[in-house]
Amino acid sequence: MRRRRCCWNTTSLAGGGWSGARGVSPATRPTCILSAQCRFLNSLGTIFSFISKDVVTKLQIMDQLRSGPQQEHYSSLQAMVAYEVGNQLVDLERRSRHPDSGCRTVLRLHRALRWLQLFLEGVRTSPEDTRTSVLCTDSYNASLATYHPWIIRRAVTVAFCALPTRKVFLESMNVGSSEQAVEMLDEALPFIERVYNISQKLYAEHALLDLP
Ligand SMILES: CCCCCCCC/C=C\CCCCCCCC(=O)N[C@@H](COP(=O)(O)O)[C@H](O)/C=C/CCCCCCCCCCCCC
Repeated sequence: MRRRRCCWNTTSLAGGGWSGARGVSPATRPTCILSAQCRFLNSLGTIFSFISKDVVTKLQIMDQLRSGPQQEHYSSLQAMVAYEVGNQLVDLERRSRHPDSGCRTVLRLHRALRWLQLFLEGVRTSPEDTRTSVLCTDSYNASLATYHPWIIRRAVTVAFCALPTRKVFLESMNVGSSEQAVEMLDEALPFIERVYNISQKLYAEHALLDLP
């Protein structure tokens, strides 16, 4: 059976690094993990391009930190948190002096990862005729929605109605049939969960889960 490995290589992220995509320079690895999702989002229309632009902007912030003069402090999440917190480089109460700190930027992506985990788990376990708009709305309400203002919640909830069927969505993952895509999700979801749990614990230990 043809089986392509999941491109969301989160294994070494879970181990404390950023990503383990072999043969890819460290500065571009985060972009590599998400480029497939961004392509997919762009193909869905304007609102989804807006979402993918937000992800790309955040990845660019991280790329710049990881290739800038302080790059040695951005080799892992743990190093980044220690460096930014230890040097008061994180805005704790309101976004002012450090609007693009690594900690707040990763926190936004971390919350999005929770959405992704819930959504893909829904896709993996739901019957064939389930509407992805329902899965997407449920996973969004249980994760990211808490942090978004009313206007964004409203706009994205309407946009979810345009999502393709579960079968089309699974096939667009480009790993073969929808059954093969479900198998790939079986394999990938534990890694996503592991990455999420490690970041969650780290951020909780440093009281960073509510960064403005
Ligand atoms: C650390 C590991 C990396 C994790 C990567 C997670 C990847 C998830 C991939 C894509 C999903 C969508 C990501 C949405 C990102 C939202 C980040 C965010 O909350 N940004 C808002 C706050 O940013 P700041 O202003 O504080 O800088 C920003 O306001 C964004 C607004 C639009 C967000 C709309 C979210 C909709 C989520 C659901 C996506 C549906 C995609 C459907 C595909 C089937």
